[in-house]
Amino acid sequence: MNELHVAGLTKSYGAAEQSVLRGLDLTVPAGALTAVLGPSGCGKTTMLRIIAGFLRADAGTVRLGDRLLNGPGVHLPPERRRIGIVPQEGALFPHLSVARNVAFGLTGSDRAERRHRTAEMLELVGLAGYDDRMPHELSGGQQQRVAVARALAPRPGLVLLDEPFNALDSALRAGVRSDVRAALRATGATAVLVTHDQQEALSTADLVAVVRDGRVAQSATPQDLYQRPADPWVADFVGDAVLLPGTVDTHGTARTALGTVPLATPSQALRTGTVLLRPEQLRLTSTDSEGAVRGTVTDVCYYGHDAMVTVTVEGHDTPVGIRVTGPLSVRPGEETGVLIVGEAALHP
Ligand SMILES: Nc1ncnc2c1ncn2[C@@H]1O[C@H](COP(=O)(O)OP(=O)(O)OP(=O)(O)O)[C@@H](O)[C@H]1O
Repeated sequence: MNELHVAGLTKSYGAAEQSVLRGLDLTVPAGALTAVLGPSGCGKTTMLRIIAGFLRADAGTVRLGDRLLNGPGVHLPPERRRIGIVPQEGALFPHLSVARNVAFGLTGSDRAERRHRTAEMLELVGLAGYDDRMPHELSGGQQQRVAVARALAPRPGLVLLDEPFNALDSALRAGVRSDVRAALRATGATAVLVTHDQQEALSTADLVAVVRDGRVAQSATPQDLYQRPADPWVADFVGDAVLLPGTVDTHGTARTALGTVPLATPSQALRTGTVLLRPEQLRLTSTDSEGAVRGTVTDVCYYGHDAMVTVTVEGHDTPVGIRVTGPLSVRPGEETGVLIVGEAALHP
């Protein structure tokens, strides 16, 4: 099995002050799908291109299993890395049929073996029988499935997916995403999915590495990342966050503009800090409910499965978002009570 281990990767384009990667460390366990999530320009594609061998790092190492791909004096060419790549928009060879696209990397195997493997891969991505179609006769989602089949066919040690669902409309995206994940699981491939879409990372990957300014700010399971973000920036980047100044009481609670909240990890060292809550930890209630603070509804965004209600409260400059499921009974301009449910994290 092939664990990917990236250590101390640095890269600048031109002058050193244009440093894009600044000592990036990333470990992807064998057989796991890790999403690399970060804002535009944080260095995700640069990292992917170095792992693939298309670009040289200034320093750092890339290992796949027991093979050193990049290191001091070592730069294995892309074709010798055993890495499959799924680019942003499939990039199928337009003049080759679906079957010939999938079989493209199967050099070294005989004709019968190539046919067998191609059929197996097309079946895996739900395109059995599409062998003779040409790429322009496929939908965007089907083209991406062929690109995944092509990447997996030569049994690569690692699959790199570079924002592969970007060009698909949102209705199609969820289906293609879960089929691609199933195909990766079925082959036991170790995979890296680069994305700037938080929902995509959380819902698709086994692990999510959040990149900020050319370094991994946090790498964790989707649930850990959402519930225990390393700092307020990660919290805000991975989902909606309500960040409030808080003062710690002696009994493991913090006082905020939204009331007093128990701390998940009572703080010994911190007397004040930033209290982190998720919008689903806030409840709208009547203004005279026990423990509730008063606020004014300023906006309501209805999404069908839930709604985001924005409320301003006294003593806090920034309006807070409250996720409401079920019937919605408030309108902008109305007074409401706001109650915190559950525990909060405190950050310096
Ligand atoms: N060939 C290049 N020459 C000079 N600068 C580059 C080059 N490629 C990328 N950059 C710069 O490096 C930074 C990181 O780019 P990169 O494409 O790795 O980011 P990214 O996180 O993948 O962004 P996005 O999500 O927008 O694709 C950007 O500021 C970009 O302008």
